Amino acid sequence: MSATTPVLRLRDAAFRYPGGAGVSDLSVDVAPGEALAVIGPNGAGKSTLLRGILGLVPLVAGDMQVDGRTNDADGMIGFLPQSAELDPDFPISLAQVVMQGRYRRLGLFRWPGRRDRQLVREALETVGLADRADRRFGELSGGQRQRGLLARALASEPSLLLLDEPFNGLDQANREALVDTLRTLKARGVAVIVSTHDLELAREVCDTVLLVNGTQLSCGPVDDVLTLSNVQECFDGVEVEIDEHTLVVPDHEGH
Ligand SMILES: Nc1ncnc2c1ncn2[C@@H]1O[C@H](COP(=O)(O)OP(=O)(O)OP(=O)(O)O)[C@@H](O)[C@H]1O
Repeated sequence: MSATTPVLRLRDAAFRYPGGAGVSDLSVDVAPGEALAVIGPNGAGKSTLLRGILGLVPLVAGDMQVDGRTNDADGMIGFLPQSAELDPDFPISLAQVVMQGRYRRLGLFRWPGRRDRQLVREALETVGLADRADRRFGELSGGQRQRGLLARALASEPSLLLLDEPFNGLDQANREALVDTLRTLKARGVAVIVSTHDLELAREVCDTVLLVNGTQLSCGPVDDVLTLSNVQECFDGVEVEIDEHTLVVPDHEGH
């Protein structure tokens, strides 16, 4: 991959569920080491976009390339889903959860080796949980479990990391830990796409912003896109406040 090839390129792309719901007119580039915030109201299609990039929702129009390729993206993309999908009572250690991130790299009939264990340790260090590797996953706090799942995504050595509303329900300490981790990953050249309602976060961590509401409304550098009028248009009907340099979308529907 040349230095100028985006990790993700969408051109006039649309992702749709069989029932017809989805998100369309997406034209986006995300370069290595760059972070894109996907912002929009409930039901805008943010999760659909992330699931579409993962190949879980069909691309029904336009083009998508991951690392310059239109297929075989498997293994290059790490995903942090919106809510922890693991049963907290399942008797599995944090290190074992993170090792799951290595399995799709291992292929059939190969057991984890020294390098896999090293990558698991590094991923736990990156998210600040190295001292809890042997703890039962279910005994960790919600924020720590989420960081553990992020470590699992990192252990797969993704070039593109997708995070679906990762800041929901995090306290300040876990929030700061996650911001630090995302900055570290960017510095290592990982491309990051994060769906969020948190405009402050978008300013803190992201280089570019995609505003969506069923269709792409605008996409570009944070300061160009996160203007009061753009955000008001996107959150159509939701009151948006402006507090000095920070735009605030008040809590709405479950967030
Ligand atoms: N599995 C599914 N099958 C069919 N339609 C779906 C499915 N999941 C979501 N949708 C529909 O797709 C549209 C976009 O939903 P999506 O979950 O992508 O929104 P979102 O922006 O992530 O919202 P939120 O902020 O509430 O998480 C909605 O109309 C939703 O009802």
